[in-house]
Amino acid sequence: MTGLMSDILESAVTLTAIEKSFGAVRALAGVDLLLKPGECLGLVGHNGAGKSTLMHVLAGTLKPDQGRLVIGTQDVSRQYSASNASAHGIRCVFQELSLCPNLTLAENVRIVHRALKGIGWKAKARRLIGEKLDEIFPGHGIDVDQEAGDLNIGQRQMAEIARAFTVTDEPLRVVILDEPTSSLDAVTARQLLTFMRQEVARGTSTILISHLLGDVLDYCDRIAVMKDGKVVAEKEAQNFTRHSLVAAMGATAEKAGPGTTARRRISSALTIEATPLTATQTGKLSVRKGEIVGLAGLAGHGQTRMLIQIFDGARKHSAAFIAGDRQSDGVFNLWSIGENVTVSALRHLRKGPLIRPEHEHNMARNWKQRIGIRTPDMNNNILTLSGGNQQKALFARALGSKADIVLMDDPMRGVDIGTKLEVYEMIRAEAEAGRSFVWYTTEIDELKHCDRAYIFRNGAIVAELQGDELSEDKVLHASFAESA
Ligand SMILES: Nc1ncnc2c1ncn2[C@@H]1O[C@H](COP(=O)(O)OP(=O)(O)OP(=O)(O)O)[C@@H](O)[C@H]1O
Repeated sequence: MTGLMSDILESAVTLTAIEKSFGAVRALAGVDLLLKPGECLGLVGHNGAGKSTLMHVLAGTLKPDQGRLVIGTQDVSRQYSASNASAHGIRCVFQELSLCPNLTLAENVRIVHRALKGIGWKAKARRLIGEKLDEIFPGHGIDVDQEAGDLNIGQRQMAEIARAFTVTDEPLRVVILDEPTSSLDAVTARQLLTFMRQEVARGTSTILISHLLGDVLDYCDRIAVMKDGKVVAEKEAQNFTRHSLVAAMGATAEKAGPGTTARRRISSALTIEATPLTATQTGKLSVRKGEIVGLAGLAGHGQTRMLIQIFDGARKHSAAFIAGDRQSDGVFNLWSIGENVTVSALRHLRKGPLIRPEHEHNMARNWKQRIGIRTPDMNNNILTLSGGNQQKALFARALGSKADIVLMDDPMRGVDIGTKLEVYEMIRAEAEAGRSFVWYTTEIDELKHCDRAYIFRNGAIVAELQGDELSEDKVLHASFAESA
C-alpha cells in the first residue's frame, strides 16, 4: 500500500495539491492537508495566508482550480458542492458570520436542516438549538425566538457555533471553526474550547483557525502552519512552541515578543467624561489626553454601548470609531479598499470644493505599506481582502483621520500576531502624540497595552483597574463582582 493510500484510509479528509487563484492572487499554491478522525487540527498563518480559502474548498463553497479532495475513502473531487459537504457531515463556522438577520435562531436552524419539516418543525428547531446552546455555553442567556439581527456579535457567534454542532439526519464528521472565539470573552471562549475537546473525544474532527496561538497550542492535537498559500510546517502540537509557531508563520520572534508595558506620563487634560446612560449604580469614565483606556468585562455588558454613547456625544470629526463587527458597522461593501481607507480623511484631501484624487491614492498607498494590507491593488473591492486584512483597512481609516479620540470596539478580530504587534506600537505612538484611545477588548492579554481599564457588568462600570493590576485574575474577579 502506498503512503498516500494508507493516509487516506486513516483520514477523515485528505486534501492533495489544492490550488486556487483569484485573478492575479494565488491564494492556494498546492496545499496538502490531512485530517484524522477524532482529532483537532490547528490551522494558523498570517492574514491572507489562504486558511479561509482552503476551508471554503473543504466546505464546498469554493471550487479549487486544481487538486484532489477525499472524504473518508471517497474521492469527491469531480463533483463537490456545499450540499455534498453537508451530506458528508462537514460543517463550518466562518469568520464572516452567516445567520440570516431577519429570521429567528430556530428558523436559521431550519435553513441547514432540511429534515426539520411538517407540523411541529419549529418546536423541534427551537429545542435543537436551545439544547446545543445550553450544552456548549451554559448560562448563555440567548432567546432562540429572537431574530439573529437583534443579537450582538458575540451572541451571533455563539448561535452560529451551536448550530454547526446540531444533528438531525445528516452525520457530524468535521467542524471547521474559523476564528470562533474572536468575539467571545475569556469565559465563553473557554466554554467553547472545552466543549470542542469533548466533541473530539466523541470522534468528531475539528479544524480550529485562530490567531490566539496559546489556544491553538493548548487545545489542538496537531498544528499546520500556512504561509503564502502553502502549508509550510505540520506536526503534533506538543512539538511546537509559541516561538517556533511564530517563526514558521514568518513573523520575527522579536516582533512577536510581549508588548511593552512601560508606564508613560499622561497629560492631566480631560478629553472625555461619561457615565453609562442605561445603568443606575455605576462608576464614571474619564479619559485624559494621550491616554489609552481599556473597557473590559464579560462580552455584551455595555462596553459597545458606552463607545457609541461617547461617539454620539463627541464633536463632529473629533472621534473615529473602529468596529469589530466589520460586516454590520465597518466596511463599505461596494467600495474599493482605497475608498474604505480614505473616507474619514476626505475633507483634508481636497483643494477647494474638490477632492484631489492623487492625494487620495497616495494616502491609500501609504497605509497599504504602513499596515501591510495584502492586495495587488488598492482599487480592488474591499471584499477581495481576507478578514484580517479588511480589519487592517478599518484601522488605517481611523488612524489616518485627524480625530483626537479613537474608539475601538474589539478591533483586533482576525488580525494576525505580527500585525497586532505593529498596531499596538502605532496606538502607543499616536497616544504619545496626544491622541486618546478607548479600547474595548475581549482579549484580556490586550489590556496590558492600556494605561487603565474599566470593568463593565450589566451595563454599569463596576471597577477601575490601573495598568499594573490588569491581570486575567483581577479582571475576571472584577467582572463577576456585583458593584463598585
Ligand atoms: N473573493 C476573492 N477575490 C479576490 N481575492 C480573494 C478572494 N478571497 C480571498 N482572496 C485573496 O486570497 C488570499 C487568501 O485569503 P484568505 O481569506 O484565504 O486568507 P486567510 O489566511 O484566511 O486570512 P485571515 O487570517 O485574514 O482570515 C488573500 O490574498 C485574499 O485577498
